[in-house]
Amino acid sequence: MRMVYEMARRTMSLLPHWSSRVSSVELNGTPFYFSTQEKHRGEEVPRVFRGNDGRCYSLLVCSSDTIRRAKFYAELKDKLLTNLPPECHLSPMCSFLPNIKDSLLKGYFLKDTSESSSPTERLLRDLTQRDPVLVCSYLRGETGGVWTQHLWSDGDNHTMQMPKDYYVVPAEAPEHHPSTLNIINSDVFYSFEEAYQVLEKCGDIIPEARAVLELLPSREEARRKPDFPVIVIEGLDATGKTTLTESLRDALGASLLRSPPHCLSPMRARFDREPPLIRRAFYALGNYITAVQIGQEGMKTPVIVDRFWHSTAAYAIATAVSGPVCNLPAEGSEVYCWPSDLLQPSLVVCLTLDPEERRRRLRDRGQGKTEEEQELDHNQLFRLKVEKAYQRISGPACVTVDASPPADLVLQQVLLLIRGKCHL
Ligand SMILES: Nc1ncnc2c1ncn2[C@@H]1O[C@H](COP(=O)(O)OP(=O)(O)O)[C@@H](O)[C@H]1O
Ligand SMILES: Nc1ccn([C@H]2C[C@H](O)[C@@H](COP(=O)(O)OP(=O)(O)O)O2)c(=O)n1
Repeated sequence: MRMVYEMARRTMSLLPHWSSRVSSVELNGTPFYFSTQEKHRGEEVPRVFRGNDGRCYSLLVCSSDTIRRAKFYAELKDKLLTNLPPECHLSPMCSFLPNIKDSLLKGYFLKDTSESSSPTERLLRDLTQRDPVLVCSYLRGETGGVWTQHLWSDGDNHTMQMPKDYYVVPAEAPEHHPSTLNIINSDVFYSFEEAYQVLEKCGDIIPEARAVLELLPSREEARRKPDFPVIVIEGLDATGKTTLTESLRDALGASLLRSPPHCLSPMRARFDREPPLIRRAFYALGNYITAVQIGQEGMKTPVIVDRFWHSTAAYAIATAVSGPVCNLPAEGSEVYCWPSDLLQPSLVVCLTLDPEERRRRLRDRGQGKTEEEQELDHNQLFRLKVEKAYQRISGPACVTVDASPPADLVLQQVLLLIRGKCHL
């Protein structure tokens, strides 16, 4: 009974906006946009539905519980790939209110060309009964090749027409790419409190979350400005951050810190396996712990920091935004703003490196890489998005330094920047 109520509540909360929603299906990396309307005459059907496509379904993950939504979306693909007949083809899909923040629902579009619809429909019906997912099926009308969308109910073995069947019509690409709509407080957190709440809600399902919460400082401590300058070194893996930060420490008699701080190392691998909402909240909170350490060390000496909030925000944004670099939120977007309750460094230097030289250094170093760094290596687009996001972050903007010269020359150049900006 509770489940039926929950389904009804989820569905009803969508209905006022259902007909204003636009869906995007990504086929071979290219999005096709479509919406639905009650009346339709003579309009073309979108290409996604053309030809002998088989039976089509959409699955959208929706729950007001953000942790459940994030966890289930991460599980859904495996669940579908494991249980669907091999003739089923899955494509990433989303539904959104154009240019409206926080309106994105993510899921999959499913084409089934198997002979019998029964196994697939049985699985989808089970999902609607147990999991936070809305299923629609698409049917071709008898005349004119017009497609209708049917929103399923659960439990009654029928496709339910709720509130009516909708016709599928092509839609314009929105001004803001849908993957940018939910970044705030799902991928990037702009206050201690927002990130804290995510980990607090995870305490029951992830024991490591409780361990992180116990290490956290008070809100005020993370903003305290120290007497000495604070210099953050940023850049992709293998651009020379470790080499440079150690040389700067020696040259300036500075303290060297990093984010995430060492005390979070035992929990990091666990959070790297979690969906973005939880993973990014972990890294966000790491910055606040580092900020307190900066506040303490910075009363005695200058402080050099290996990665800080620029890394947290840039990697999160680049992962969240699908497609080409132009899909990133434009320069000046609030997405790039520095959290108001986090200490601002005196200078942020971002090391850049030609991709070929970076690959050479990674090879020479011969170390294992995180999955994300392997992805960076393979995925030029992702690397470009991280670098672009680095440049757009405001608060303390980052000064880009070419890291291809020998290490001692890079050191000299950064020392010049520090002396110019921080009067050391
Ligand atoms: N300026 C440089 N020129 C040539 N090699 C460098 C330079 N800086 C660092 N390296 C080498 O490149 C590799 C990656 O450097 P590292 O400092 O570990 O990068 P990061 O900390 O950014 O991952 C190391 O093997 C290091 O010795
Ligand atoms: N302050 C930080 C530091 C790292 N991160 C995230 C961003 C990426 O997912 C990884 C990159 O860290 P990684 O340990 O691979 O980088 P280095 O080896 O230190 O160059 O960690 C973060 O979100 N916030």
